[in-house]
Amino acid sequence: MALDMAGVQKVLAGIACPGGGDLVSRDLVRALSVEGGTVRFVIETATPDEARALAPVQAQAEAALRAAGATSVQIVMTAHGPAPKAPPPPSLKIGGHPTPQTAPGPQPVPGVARILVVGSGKGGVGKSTVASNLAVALARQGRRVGLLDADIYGPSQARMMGVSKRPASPDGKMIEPLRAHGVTVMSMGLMLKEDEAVIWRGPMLMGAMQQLLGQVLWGELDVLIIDLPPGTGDVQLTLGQRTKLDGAIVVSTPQDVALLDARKAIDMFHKLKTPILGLVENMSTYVCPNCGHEAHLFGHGGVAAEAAKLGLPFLGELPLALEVRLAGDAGTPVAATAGPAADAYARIARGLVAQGVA
Ligand SMILES: Nc1ncnc2c1ncn2[C@@H]1O[C@H](COP(=O)(O)OP(=O)(O)OP(=O)(O)O)[C@@H](O)[C@H]1O
Repeated sequence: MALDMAGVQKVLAGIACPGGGDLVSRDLVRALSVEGGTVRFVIETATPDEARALAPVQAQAEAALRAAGATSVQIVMTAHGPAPKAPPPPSLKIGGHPTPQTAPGPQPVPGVARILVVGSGKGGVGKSTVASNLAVALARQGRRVGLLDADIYGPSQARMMGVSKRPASPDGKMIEPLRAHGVTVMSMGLMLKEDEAVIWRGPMLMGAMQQLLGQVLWGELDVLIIDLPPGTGDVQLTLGQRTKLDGAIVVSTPQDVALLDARKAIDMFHKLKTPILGLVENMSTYVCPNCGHEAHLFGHGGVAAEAAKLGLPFLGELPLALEVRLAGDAGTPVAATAGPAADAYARIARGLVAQGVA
């Protein structure tokens, strides 16, 4: 009989931990999922020392689950207490992360030359659209590009890049990302069931981000583009504190209300000491496909003016166009095609390559 949730809990309750109790009675298991023969969960420990002490338990749990019928077992160990000799955490007053800082400073991802994040203050301004199209435009210019959807609460990159296959993990530890339009793609959306709501606490978010960065076989990349969730929350803080980010691109529409929120995102990147590469104006100009009339539904030029005011580079403007939305919905970003929107993305990508940041 296939292993179900109750069966897995029973197996885990039989795994004794050093210091007494078992994995279940010690309440160490998080984010448990059982799907087909695949079992995934996080062992959440309080300190790095406890994580080290529990390493044999992780191996025992894996062996016991396989013996009980699991075909694949993916266990991630996370530790959230202070590391023994870690430097004091930077004092960040934004967001309100629920756990103490544990990492010994921002770390690079092996094999990845640069990490760029695409953020926005406000939702729905086209941040994911810009991230996927920029990734494709850079790949078309010969760069080795990865795209990580860190919008854990509303992942959309799988749809925009046209991938739906669940990533494989032949050894049960490392995850093989997918490839689309010349880009290596990974999204939490590919690891979750469709329509599954994600309600995670801060530590679990950290575990998920660690897994997406550290357990994905990204290979050698010139640039990894990370699509952040909108706003200034846990994911942004976790990433900024733990991962060496080489630059941030802030997307906004020209409206005042979007710009107001973009300022908050910019302020957050300043506090995280992430260099801001510049601002992009999305949904800028609309050209009527019938008569060629130009309209500016959300205004025009507001982002360039804001960039100038803040002393930040303006990277370019992107048209509001039906084909951008249709291409994204259909899984082939408009940057993979030919036309004015693809040209606009190619221009921004060329600028980033010329600056040596992508
Ligand atoms: N320049 C554009 N022209 C036309 N449609 C666009 C453009 N940019 C984005 N869209 C569309 O607007 C919608 C929202 O875009 P997107 O998901 O990229 O925004 P987001 O800022 O990432 O949103 P979220 O806050 O949900 O993460 C999508 O349907 C997308 O196809």
